[in-house]
Amino acid sequence: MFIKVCGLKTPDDVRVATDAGADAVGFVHNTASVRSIPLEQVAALAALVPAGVASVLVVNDLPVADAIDAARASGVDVLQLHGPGYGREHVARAVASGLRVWRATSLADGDDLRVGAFGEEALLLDSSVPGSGETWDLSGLAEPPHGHWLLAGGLSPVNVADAIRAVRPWGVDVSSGVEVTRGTKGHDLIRTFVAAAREA
Ligand SMILES: O=C(O)c1ccccc1N[C@@H]1O[C@H](COP(=O)(O)O)[C@@H](O)[C@H]1O
Repeated sequence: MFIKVCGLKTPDDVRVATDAGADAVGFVHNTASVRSIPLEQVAALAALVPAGVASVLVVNDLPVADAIDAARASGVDVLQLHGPGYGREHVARAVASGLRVWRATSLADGDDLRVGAFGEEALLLDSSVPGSGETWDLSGLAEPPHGHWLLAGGLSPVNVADAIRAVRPWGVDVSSGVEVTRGTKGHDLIRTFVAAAREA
């Protein structure tokens, strides 16, 4: 199981998540989110990520040219694109720039759920309000995608194992569910989440 912990803001967050065994860590930039951090901070944190763990820049409807520039400038491994503003041509443009790109969508968006449909490396299936901690009805997923897709949306140490068993994703992604207060990661929660996802 591939595990991503998102919305990290401090060097300790990065150390705890990677020591716990996360396969990817995410940094939110240029959104209204409480987790949004400046690009310089993303770059400093991305530099702390050990080899073998993917650093991911998460943006929400930032113009795609700016998103590409931000990913390059911060030195992350992956660009994660959220928001209805990113259609096929935007994703394709980011991919053509040479970046590794993950496309985020939700069932409510009615998008193509085939991994790689727009050229992306992985698909992230989230609730309709990213970063909200809201769960969504997994039974609405008539046929889970195939290949590299991550389940997100309201996952937590308590529900992640059941969610994995329900739809058998390639990976899981968490943010709100490992926070002690909104926007502040709980380090024991991160450890517990990673262990629960690994064991599922
Ligand atoms: O975390 C945010 O604040 C955020 C803001 C804008 C776009 C995406 C965001 N986070 C992504 O949301 C999902 C799941 O979050 P949660 O666990 O439900 O809080 C995850 O993919 C984050 O990468």
